[in-house]
Amino acid sequence: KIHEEIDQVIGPQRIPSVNDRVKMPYTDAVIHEIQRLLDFVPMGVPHSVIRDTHFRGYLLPKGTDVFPLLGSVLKDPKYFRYPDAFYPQHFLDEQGCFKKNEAFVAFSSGKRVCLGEALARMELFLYLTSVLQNFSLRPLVPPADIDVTPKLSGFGNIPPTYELCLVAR
Ligand code: HEM
Repeated sequence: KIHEEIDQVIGPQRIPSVNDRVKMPYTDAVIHEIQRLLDFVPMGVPHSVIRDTHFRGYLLPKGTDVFPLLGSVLKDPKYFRYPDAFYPQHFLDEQGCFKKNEAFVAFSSGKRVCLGEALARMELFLYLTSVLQNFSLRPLVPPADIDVTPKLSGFGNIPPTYELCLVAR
């Protein structure tokens, strides 16, 4: 029903499917790069060691809080050629195929990795492609003048808001 209503407003369209992701490596790379630069949870979620733990020559006594600084990994110049720039090629090989990067830890890693990663990735892909297939995005000021520095930075990086027009294609 909602699709019929959308058709009436903006004409028939093809709704993207999750399976399109593998066929759209550039889009996938753009989403990864947005998440990398956004660095949503820079300090990760704190954990504590449940027993005395030796790590790289240090002793972490039982009960020590550990903050996995995901932000430092997402901006690691060993893994990302231009750590502070928006550069989707960080996730593409020479043939334009999607290239995994082990330093992409927006969802953390290991046993306590985000349980909702697959759902979140599917939602991000479907949301972005649906918007872009149906609308042209027009900023109200030149894109270079938009400052994307987080409005708040602490446990989370909160991006600033700005206005833009969505013009039906
Ligand atoms: C872009 C969206 C999301 C991001 C960036 C994100 C990121 C994270 C991060 C960094 C952690 C901490 C992992 C750790 O303890 O090291 C986490 C944990 C978790 N996330 Fe997400 N998350 C997202 C969406 C979701 C969604 C949609 C769900 C559920 C539907 C979800 C469910 C969880 C759960 C249950 C945990 C705790 C896992 C555990 O402690 O074993 N997340 N997430």
